[in-house]
Amino acid sequence: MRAVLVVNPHATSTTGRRRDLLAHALASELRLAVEQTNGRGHASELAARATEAGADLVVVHGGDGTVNEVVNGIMKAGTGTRPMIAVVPGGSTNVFARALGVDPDPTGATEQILEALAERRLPRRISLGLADDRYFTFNAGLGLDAEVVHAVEEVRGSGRAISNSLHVRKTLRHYLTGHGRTARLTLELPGREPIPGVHLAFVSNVDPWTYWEKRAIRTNPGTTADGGLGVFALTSMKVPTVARVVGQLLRSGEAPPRAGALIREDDVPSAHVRCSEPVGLQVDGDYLGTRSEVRFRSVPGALGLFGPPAETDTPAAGD
Ligand SMILES: Nc1ncnc2c1ncn2[C@@H]1O[C@H](COP(=O)(O)OP(=O)(O)OP(=O)(O)O)[C@@H](O)[C@H]1O
Repeated sequence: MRAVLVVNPHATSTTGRRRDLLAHALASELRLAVEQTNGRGHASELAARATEAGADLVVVHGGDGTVNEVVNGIMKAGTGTRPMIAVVPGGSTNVFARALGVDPDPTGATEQILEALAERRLPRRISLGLADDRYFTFNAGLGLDAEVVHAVEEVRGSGRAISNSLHVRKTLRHYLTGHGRTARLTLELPGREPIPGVHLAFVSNVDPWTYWEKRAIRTNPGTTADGGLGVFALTSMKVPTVARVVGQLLRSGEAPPRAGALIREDDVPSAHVRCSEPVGLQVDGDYLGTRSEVRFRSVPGALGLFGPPAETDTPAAGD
């Protein structure tokens, strides 16, 4: 099997030593080429080139941003049969990998790939989300979360470390200063009347939406990587509503969050959001700037994920 290992040396938890160990372990079973990214967008180029050259597998060692770039590179490659992907987590949160049952520990994830090779396991076909022309693996969002992603990216760009508490501070600041308080969105879902007066809209490709440390934050527990998209949108940003929904998300288990101002759908094929004025869009934690409208679509069975057994993607709440 021909494989390319794409490593982001700048992701939060990748190291040269780990890259070498991973490459050594994989090279014993695969015809492996190792590529390091040199900046934003390079992982996409490497993945597109691997696809066009007929690689069977692209192994990503990096965070969610690198996984997203690789997936977009594969999906948008000019020619070639799409290779499978495998992930060895090297980022800070690694939402996609964890949601799909990849071992969060890089050594464990490498073992999963080697086991899958030894067992000649078939890849799991997974759906992807598409936000206009950008594929996403775990979530996209318009409004408050995009503005928080943008603010956190600016901190990271200045060379400072990012943390969960920074995310909380930025979220509170944006909420309290009124960002996201104006209902600028109209949400259109298949078979429903357009819903005006929406403040923020999260669209998920998998469950959970994200993780807080080890805790899964589940906006759409009924959304799976085998099905359509999950939609989670708020028509009120009043303190009691937000406090209630955030409380439910932090306690999240199997029961989906509920509130009068909460629109929640699982397994929808598409969603269309129109904005009365441009609103920030984030895709897999990458801020893409502002948009006046976004069409979201599920792309069923788009890619093969190699490594973890299919049954391991049930996120434990608060484990
Ligand atoms: N050589 C490089 N130098 C600087 N930045 C890079 C390099 N290669 C890739 N990048 C960029 O680094 C960004 C972050 O990478 P990635 O998501 O892999 O790690 P992370 O941010 O630590 O993980 P997470 O997304 O889980 O927090 C990506 O958007 C990517 O474009």
